[in-house]
Amino acid sequence: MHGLTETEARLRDAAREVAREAAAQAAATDRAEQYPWAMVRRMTEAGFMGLTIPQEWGGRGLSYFDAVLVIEEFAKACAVCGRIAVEANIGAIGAIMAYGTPTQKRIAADLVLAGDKPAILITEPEAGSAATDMRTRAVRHGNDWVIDGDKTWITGGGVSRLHLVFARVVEDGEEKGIGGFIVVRGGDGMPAGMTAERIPSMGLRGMPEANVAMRGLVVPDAMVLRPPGGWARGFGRLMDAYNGQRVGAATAALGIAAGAYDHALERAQTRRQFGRPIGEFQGLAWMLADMSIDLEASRALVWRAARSAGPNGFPDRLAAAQAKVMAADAAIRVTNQALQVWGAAGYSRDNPMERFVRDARMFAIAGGTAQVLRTQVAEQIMGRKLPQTREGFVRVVEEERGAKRAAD
Ligand SMILES: CC(C)(COP(=O)(O)OP(=O)(O)OC[C@H]1O[C@@H](n2cnc3c(N)ncnc32)[C@H](O)[C@@H]1OP(=O)(O)O)[C@@H](O)C(=O)NCCC(=O)NCCSC(=O)CCS(=O)O
Ligand SMILES: Cc1cc2nc3c(=O)[nH]c(=O)nc-3n(C[C@H](O)[C@H](O)[C@H](O)COP(=O)(O)OP(=O)(O)OC[C@H]3O[C@@H](n4cnc5c(N)ncnc54)[C@H](O)[C@@H]3O)c2cc1C
Repeated sequence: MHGLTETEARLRDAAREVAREAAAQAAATDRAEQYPWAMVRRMTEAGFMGLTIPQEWGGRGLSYFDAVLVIEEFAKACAVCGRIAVEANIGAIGAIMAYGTPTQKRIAADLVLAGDKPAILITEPEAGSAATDMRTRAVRHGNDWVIDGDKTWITGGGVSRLHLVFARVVEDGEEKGIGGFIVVRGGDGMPAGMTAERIPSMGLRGMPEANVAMRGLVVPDAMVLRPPGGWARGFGRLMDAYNGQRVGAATAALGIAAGAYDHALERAQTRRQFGRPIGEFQGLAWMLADMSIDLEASRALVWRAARSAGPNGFPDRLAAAQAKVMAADAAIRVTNQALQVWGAAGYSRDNPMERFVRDARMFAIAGGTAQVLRTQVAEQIMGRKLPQTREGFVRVVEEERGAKRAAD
C-alpha cells in the first residue's frame, strides 16, 4: 500500500492476520445479534485494544494513523469488530487520556486494555444533530454530581464498562456549560441509576445500540472530566476529541466498502453470462472503476485526517468532517454497487453482500449526519458561522444591519 513505513505495514499485516478470524465469525455475529466477545478477547490478546493509550499507562502509544490502519482491516472483515476497534482506540478514550486526571487515566486505560469498548453518550431523543440542545443535567451536590436524563442510540449500551456522558453542568444553582462525566459499569448489571434498553437496528447487528436512561445517577467529583478552558467551552473541547472518533467512523465505513469491493471484483471476473465474465460488460467494468475511485478517495481523506492531529493532539476538525462525509457516502454507493455485481446471489442472506449494504448505512447518520457535517465543512472553508437556528440567523441579519447603519 502507498506511503506506509515498514513499521506501519507490519502493523497493518498483523491486524489483517487476526482480522481473518474476525471474517470467519462475522455472519454468525450478525445472525445471532450478539456482541462478539470471543473475537474481542482475541483482539485484546493481540494488542489491538488501546493502541493510542500512551505507554506510561500500559498502551502501545501509537498514533491515530496507526489506529486507522488497524480499524480498516477489522472493518473489512467484520464491521462490528471494526467499530469495536474505533471506540477502543479513538473517541472517549482519547478524551480521557487527554483531559483526565491520573486516576481517571488509570481506570480508563485498565478497562480498555482488558478489552472494554467505551461508550460515548451525547445524543438524546430531542437533541440529535442539535446536540447542544441536550437536556441531561449533572447537578453538583458537594463532592458528588447527580445526573438525570435520557440518551439514545448509544453504541455498546449494556456491554460497555466505561461511559463518557455529556451533560449540562449545574453548579451553585447555575448552568455553566456542557461537561463530560465518567461512569463505570462494574459487574454484570448496569450502574445504579442507569438503565439500557436495546434498539433493534438495521445493520451492525452484533453491536448493541441502546436507549440509556439516567435517574439520580451519582458520579463522584473525581470522575468529572474537565476539559481545559472551563465549562463554557466544555462542549467544544470535548468535540475536539470527538473529531478523532469521526475519523474512526470514516475508517470503519471505508473498511466495509473495501470488503464489499473485494468480493465484487472477484465475482465480476468469475461469474459468466453470455459466455463471458460479467466484468467485461462496460456497465459493470465502469461500476468497478467508480468503486475503486471512491475507495481511493476515501482512504486518501481518512489518512490525511488521521495524520492531521494538531497542537491539541486531535485530528483537525475540517479534515475529519471531510473524510467522514466522503467515506460514509462512498460506502453506501460502493456496497450497493457491489451487491448489484452479485445479482440475485447478492440479495441472499447466505451471502455477505446484503450485510455489507446494511452495515454501511449508519455512517451517513451517526457521528454527525452527512448534511450536518457538510455545513461544518462549509463553515470552516468560509471561516464563518452558519447559524442553524432561526434566532441565530435573525442575529446575523441584525448585526449586518447594525454594521450598515454605523457605516452610513
Ligand atoms: C456542533 C453541533 C452540535 C451544532 O450545534 P451548535 O450550532 O449549537 O454549536 P456550535 O456553535 O457550532 O458549536 C459549539 C461549540 O463547539 C465547538 N465545536 C463544534 N463542533 C466541533 C468540532 N467538530 N470540533 C471542535 N469544536 C467543535 C464550536 O467551535 C463551539 O465552540 P466554542 O463554544 O465557540 O468554543 C452540530 O454541528 C453537530 O456537530 N452535530 C452532530 C452531533 C454529533 O456528532 N453527534 C455524535 C454523537 S456520538 C455518535 O454518533 C457515535 C457514532 S460513531 O462513532 O459511529
Ligand atoms: C448506528 C448508530 C450509532 C450511534 N451511536 C451513537 C453513540 O454511540 N453515541 C451517541 O451519542 N449517539 C449515537 N448515535 C446517534 C447519532 O449521533 C445521531 O443519530 C445523529 O447525530 C443524528 O441525530 P438524529 O438521528 O436525531 O437525526 P436528526 O438530527 O433528527 O436529523 C434528521 C434528518 O434531518 C437532517 N438535519 C438535521 N439538522 C439539519 C441541519 N441543520 N441541516 C441539514 N440537515 C439537517 C439530518 O441530516 C437527518 O437527515 C448513533 C446513531 C446510529 C444510527
